[in-house]
Amino acid sequence: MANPLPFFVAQPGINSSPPTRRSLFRVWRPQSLQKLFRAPFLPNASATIPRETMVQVTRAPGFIKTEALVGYLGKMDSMIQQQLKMHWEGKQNVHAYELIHRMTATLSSRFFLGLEDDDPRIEKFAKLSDGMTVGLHSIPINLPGTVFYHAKKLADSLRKEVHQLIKEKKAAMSSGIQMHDILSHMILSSDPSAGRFTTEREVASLSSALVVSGFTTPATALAIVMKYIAERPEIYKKICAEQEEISKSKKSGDTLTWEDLQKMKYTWHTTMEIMRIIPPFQGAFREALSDFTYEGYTIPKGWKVYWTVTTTNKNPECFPDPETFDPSRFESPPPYTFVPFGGGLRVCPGKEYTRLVMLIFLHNLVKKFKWEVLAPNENMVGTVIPTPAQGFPIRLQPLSA
Ligand code: HEM
Repeated sequence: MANPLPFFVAQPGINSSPPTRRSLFRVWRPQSLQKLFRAPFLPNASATIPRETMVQVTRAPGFIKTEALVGYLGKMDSMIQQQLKMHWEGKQNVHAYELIHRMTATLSSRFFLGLEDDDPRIEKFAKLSDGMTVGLHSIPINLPGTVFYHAKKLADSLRKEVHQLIKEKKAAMSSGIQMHDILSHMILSSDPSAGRFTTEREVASLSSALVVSGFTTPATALAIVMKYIAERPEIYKKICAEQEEISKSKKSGDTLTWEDLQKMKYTWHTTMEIMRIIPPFQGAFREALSDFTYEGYTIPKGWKVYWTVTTTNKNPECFPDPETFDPSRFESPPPYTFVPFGGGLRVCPGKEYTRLVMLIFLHNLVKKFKWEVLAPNENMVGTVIPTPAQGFPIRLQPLSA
């Protein structure tokens, strides 16, 4: 028998395997993430809880419905235009990551938490979530001085802040004020499958998860996409052409519609292809449901398996010549071959929201600017969601209207 591995990094294709292989894995959350937020935030799947129930009790995605996104789209477009006006226009050299992050934080705060754009809590949440992200894949040693300890403290502060916000919202709602953000929906919604209401603490934990994921990952993804496009003028031109067609079909002052987004095929395929080659999120954990052997290594039941996005996304059997940029690959990628957002039961619930943010931002950006990357060899730092080490400095070149 081959030596068991204490920690297993999935090889190419592991996520593209047929259901038999997938059924070996029990859905499992990263241990550190779980401890940072403690149960009930995304607890271990338990054999005693039927799957469907578990999905309802523990998952965030169900409530990010397409209707909610369609309803938010126009607002998102205006907010992005406003952000570009306030923080990008009239500037020449900027640290783009900081500006993108400010924008994604503002958008998420409005959509998920119902905060106004100038609410000082947005910056506080952003700082807490950034610090926490660093600890997501750290070794869970809870001693002062460790990355995990620090991240856990930040997670506690974030949850406390969100808890306070929940109390404020509850008070406002009980005095008859209508609220339409995701957090308010969570506060109001019950969990019939569990036969009980979701507790305030559970809502605070889930909302904290949305803050952490919604602020940072789309910002990293957009920075990567902007860099990639800036360095390849032929891609930039094609995106501009597609976006210009959409702009031409609209009256001045009109915001983007759901139909407009469906026309952004080249822009979205390009974005997906860039995320395939340079994924903004590195991977996640699963737990082996039974002993199995892979490539001569035995993975015992109960061990944690870390699957990586890059190895799956660059499997040459699914993506021939995997390092080559080819957005035409995305006419219909087979399931579980393209996994920047994960896959299966725990697929990222923010995927569709992210598509909106990225497309609307790119639409407005290429209408206004060309940009030049000032630090072409800049490193990405961090583990699970890396960020540009120097803040992605660029030179903006405004386009005449
Ligand atoms: C470019 C943007 C994003 C990328 C690349 C990304 C990627 C991922 C990946 C790879 C996973 C793990 C899936 C798995 O375990 O199979 C995940 C989970 C998750 N993401 Fe995202 N994400 C993004 C944006 C967002 C946004 C905007 C939100 C806010 C709603 C979000 C919320 C979550 C949550 C709550 C989970 C845990 C889901 C669960 O375990 O049930 N993500 N994401």
